[in-house]
Amino acid sequence: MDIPKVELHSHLNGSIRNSTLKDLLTNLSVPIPRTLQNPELEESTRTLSECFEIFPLIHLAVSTSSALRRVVRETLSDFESDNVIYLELRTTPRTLDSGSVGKREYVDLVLSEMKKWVEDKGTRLIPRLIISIDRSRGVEEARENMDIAKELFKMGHDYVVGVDLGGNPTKGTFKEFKGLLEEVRTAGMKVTVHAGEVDNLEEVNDIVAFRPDRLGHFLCVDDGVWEKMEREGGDIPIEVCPTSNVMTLGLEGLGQHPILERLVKEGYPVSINTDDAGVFNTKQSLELYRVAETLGLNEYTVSGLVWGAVDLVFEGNRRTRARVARDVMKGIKGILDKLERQEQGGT
Ligand SMILES: CNc1ncnc2c1ncn2[C@@H]1O[C@H](COP(=O)(O)O)[C@@H](O)[C@H]1O
Repeated sequence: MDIPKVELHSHLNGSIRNSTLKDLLTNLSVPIPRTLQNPELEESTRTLSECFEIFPLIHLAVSTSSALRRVVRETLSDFESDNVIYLELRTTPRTLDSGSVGKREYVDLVLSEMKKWVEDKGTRLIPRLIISIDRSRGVEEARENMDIAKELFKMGHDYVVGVDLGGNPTKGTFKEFKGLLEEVRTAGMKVTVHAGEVDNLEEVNDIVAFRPDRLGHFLCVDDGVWEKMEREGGDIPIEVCPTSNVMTLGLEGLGQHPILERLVKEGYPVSINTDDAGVFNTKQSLELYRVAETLGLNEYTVSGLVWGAVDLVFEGNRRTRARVARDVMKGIKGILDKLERQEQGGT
C-alpha cells in the first residue's frame, strides 16, 4: 500500500532494525541470541514471553545517547520509506550512559533528534511522541514518566501528544496506575492503554470503565466487555497490531484474529499498526497488506481503513490534522482514479 498512511501504535525501541541491534550488541561484546541470527526464526518465534525477553536486550544495546539517537533516526527513516506521513512513536523514559543521562534528558534527546531529523530531511513525515509507562516497573517510575509528560505538555511542546500504559501485561495491574492516568487526562493529555493482551477480563472491564481515548490490542475480551463499552459511552477506538497479535497470541494466522474481521466489517474506529516493527520484522504497508489478504479487501476498502485512522490521531493542532487528512486524501484519490481507469479499460 503505497498511499500516505498514519501509524499510531509503535514502540520506539521495539522498532529497532535487527541489523542495528546486532551491530550495537557486537560493539558491546554481548553474544547475539539465536533468534536474532536466523532470519527465518526472526519471523516465526515471538511469543509474548519471548518479546519481553527481547526488550531488556534491546535496552541493553540502546544504553547510550548515541545509540538512542541512531534508533530515532533510523526508525523515522523506515516509516518515511514506507510512506507513513504521520507517526505517533511511544517510548518509556529511562536512564542512559550509565546513569549520567536522566529520564527527562532521555525524552529531550528523543524529541531533539526527531526535530533535527525533520529539519535535515525537509520531510513530510510528521513525528509525534507518546510517553509510556512500563507497568512492570511500578508506580513510582510511572509517576516520574507522567510528570515529564505533563511538564512538556504544559510547556506546549508541539511533539508531545499523549501518554500510554504498556509493558508486560502479566506484571502489575491497571488499578495501580489509574490515578496517575486520571491526572494526566485532567491536565488535558490524551491517553491510550494496552488492554486485553492476556486473559484478564476484570482488568479489561476496569480499563473500559476508565474510557481511555484509544485502546491498544484489545484481544482477550468477551461479549460483556463490548456491551459495557456500548452502555457506558460507545466505541473506544482500537489500535490493532496484526502481526504482533498473531505472534503474541500464538495464532496460526491472521484469519484467527479474535476481533479484526468484526471490527473491519462493522466499520469500527480502528487503526492498523506495527507495534514493534523490528521485533516483529514488519512495516505498516505489510500490516495493511496482510489485513487485506486475510479479509479479502480491495484497495478501495483498505484506503477506507487508512482514512478512518486519520480521525484517531492525538495531534491537537487543527492545521496539522488538516494537513495529514489532505495528504492521505490525495493518496486515496490517486487510488480511486487508478481503479476508475482500470474499470473503464475493462469495459
Ligand atoms: C508486544 N506488545 C507489547 N505490549 C506491551 N508493551 C509493549 C509491547 N511491545 C513493546 N512494549 C513496551 O515497549 C517497550 C519497548 O519500547 P520503549 O523502550 O518504550 O521505546 C517494551 O519494553 C515494553 O514496555
